Amino acid sequence: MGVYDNQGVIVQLFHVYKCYGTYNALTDITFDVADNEFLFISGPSGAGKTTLLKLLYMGETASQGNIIIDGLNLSRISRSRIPFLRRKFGIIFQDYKLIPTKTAYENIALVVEAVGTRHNLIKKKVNSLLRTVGMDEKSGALPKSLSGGEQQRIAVARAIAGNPKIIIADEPTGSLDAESADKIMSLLKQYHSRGATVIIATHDTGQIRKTGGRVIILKQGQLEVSTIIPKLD
Ligand SMILES: Nc1ncnc2c1ncn2[C@@H]1O[C@H](COP(=O)(O)OP(=O)(O)OP(=O)(O)O)[C@@H](O)[C@H]1O
Repeated sequence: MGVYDNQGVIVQLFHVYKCYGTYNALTDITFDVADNEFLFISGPSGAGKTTLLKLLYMGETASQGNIIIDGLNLSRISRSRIPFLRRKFGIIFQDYKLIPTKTAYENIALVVEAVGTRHNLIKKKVNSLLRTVGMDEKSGALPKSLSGGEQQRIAVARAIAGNPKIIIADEPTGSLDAESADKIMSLLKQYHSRGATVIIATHDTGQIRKTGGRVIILKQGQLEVSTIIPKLD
């Protein structure tokens, strides 16, 4: 089954390559992510950030190399264990990906139900998530009647609804104004302070500086730099 124990490390990549046909989207990527780290992945458009995130939750599979997530080696994982792997992740996208025909409440409830919450506790849990992201007054709204920042707050609530160990966010603030972006970052930091690992792909160097922490910079599919950015005072 390929279960590894490497204390304090939740994500490991060893010499990972990803090719789309003959195009090398990622070349020889090796790095670890510590349990409870707050990590940024940055780099120019086309550098491979989204591809890298997708490899972690098996949205794509690596062409070569090994990826170990919380002890599971993805190159040896059986199909039946993929849902188990995916439950470790909460995923947030730039374009929210809410179900358009379902209300804010229902979008979150779907995940709360899917993780096996007892029927009589579902409403309480969804309402608590709505309060956490400051959206309790809009619980009955459909996504199209919410602003981008509000939709993203629902997407954050949905991502954390299953208490995942790892949050992956792909340009979560890319289409938001500065105030909404700050709210989303503060929700991610709040969830991080509860013990989760947070991995964010972003171009937004302003947000990286405000938060500080480790940044991995990709360039043309290669890991150019892994560096610590001090938090702006
Ligand atoms: N499914 C695919 N098939 C073929 N090529 C792909 C596919 N997905 C991504 N690519 C290519 O791989 C490269 C990396 O794409 P990726 O989306 O990972 O970059 P990115 O750093 O996230 O870019 P952006 O910041 O613009 O979102 C790009 O050249 C892209 O065109």
